[in-house]
Amino acid sequence: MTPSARLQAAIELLDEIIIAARDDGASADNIIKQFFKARRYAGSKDRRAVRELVYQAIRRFGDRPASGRSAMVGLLEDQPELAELFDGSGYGPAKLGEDEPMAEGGAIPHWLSEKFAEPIVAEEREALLGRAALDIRMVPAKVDLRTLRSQWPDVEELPLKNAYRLPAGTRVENSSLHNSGQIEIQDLGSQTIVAACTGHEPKLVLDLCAGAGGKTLGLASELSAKTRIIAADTDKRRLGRLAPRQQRAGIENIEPLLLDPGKEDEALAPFVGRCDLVLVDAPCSGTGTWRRNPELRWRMTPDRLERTVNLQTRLFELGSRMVAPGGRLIYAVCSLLDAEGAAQTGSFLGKYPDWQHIEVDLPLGRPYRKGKLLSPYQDGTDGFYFTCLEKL
Ligand SMILES: C[S@@+](CC[C@H](N)C(=O)[O-])C[C@H]1O[C@@H](n2cnc3c(N)ncnc32)[C@H](O)[C@@H]1O
Repeated sequence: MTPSARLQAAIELLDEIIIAARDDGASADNIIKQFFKARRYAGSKDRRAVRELVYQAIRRFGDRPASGRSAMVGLLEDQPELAELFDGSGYGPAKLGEDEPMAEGGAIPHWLSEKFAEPIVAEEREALLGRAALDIRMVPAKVDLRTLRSQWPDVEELPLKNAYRLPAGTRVENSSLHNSGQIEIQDLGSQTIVAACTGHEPKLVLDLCAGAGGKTLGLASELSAKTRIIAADTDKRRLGRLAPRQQRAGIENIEPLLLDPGKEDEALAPFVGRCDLVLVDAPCSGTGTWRRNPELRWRMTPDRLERTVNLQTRLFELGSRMVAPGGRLIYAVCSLLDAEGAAQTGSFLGKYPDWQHIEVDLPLGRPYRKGKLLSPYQDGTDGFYFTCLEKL
């Protein structure tokens, strides 16, 4: 492909990605995959170059651009050399006109900029779109640091027990250590949330939004093998991915529980008031994961955010009903928006005086309004808000 044809391909892809983001359709990665499946003539260098252009545009603009072409025209401000590729050649984009519509604005969606937690100031926001690290969790019962080092000499120790960082691009997923459950890929932030759950010795644990079990597995490897851990979620496909991971890790004390959305109470009835620990790792806007999913900025709208916040409030309360007196509730979101984090805790504690906030002692995170914040800038993690509450 010529450089102009690559640019045109990026424009067409962005058009599709913009529509999918608006309509809650396929992810950018999937759209790119499908696009090249149908264009076998594109070589690996073409694919890399087109993908790079697409992601430069996605990272550059926080607000969803009107079209792929306007996104690329907007990119000219940072990369004026791209202008000559608008050459009107056979496979290239049409020549630039006088008043070309052009995507504008910064990397943070304008409607979200007032909604961040107070400490998330300018440099913090910039770091939200930096490059994410590759973190792993070591399973100490199965492997030690010496073995990790023999496989990856550059492995870096992180300030949390069993957490390590590998150079970006390290092939972890197909490694024998990964395949045999000796390590799991998990962001340091997620590992910190798990650490926040392990201060006492619970006998019955409910992970209410377990997904594919990233944090559930972390909990199981930290807690006694006698702890009964219920991994609940409404998403059958995600929850289904837990079993093979659990098997690989040789963990037997996790029980999956599929919930019916809106009727979660039914399946959870046996656990009301009985759990020593409930983790509510709630669905959220994902503002803390923009480093990995910058396209989430094009998907979130005020309406969608409001629906998400309402669901979080409901899950916070649902989770709390499962906790036994003296038990703990950890509420977490991978978001740095107040409405999803501190404000949820504030209104919960305002409504339920039989709960109190507990400070957890952790090597990462800064205290923030009855909870803690983790951020890419300060902690080198994905962005999270979490809180630990105790039922009196
Ligand atoms: C942030 S993700 C959880 C990630 C997971 N804990 C991990 O560590 O990999 C939020 C999860 O909440 C689930 N969820 C959404 N609505 C739910 C509901 N009503 N009840 C329980 N889980 C729900 C989603 O399916 C999703 O898996």
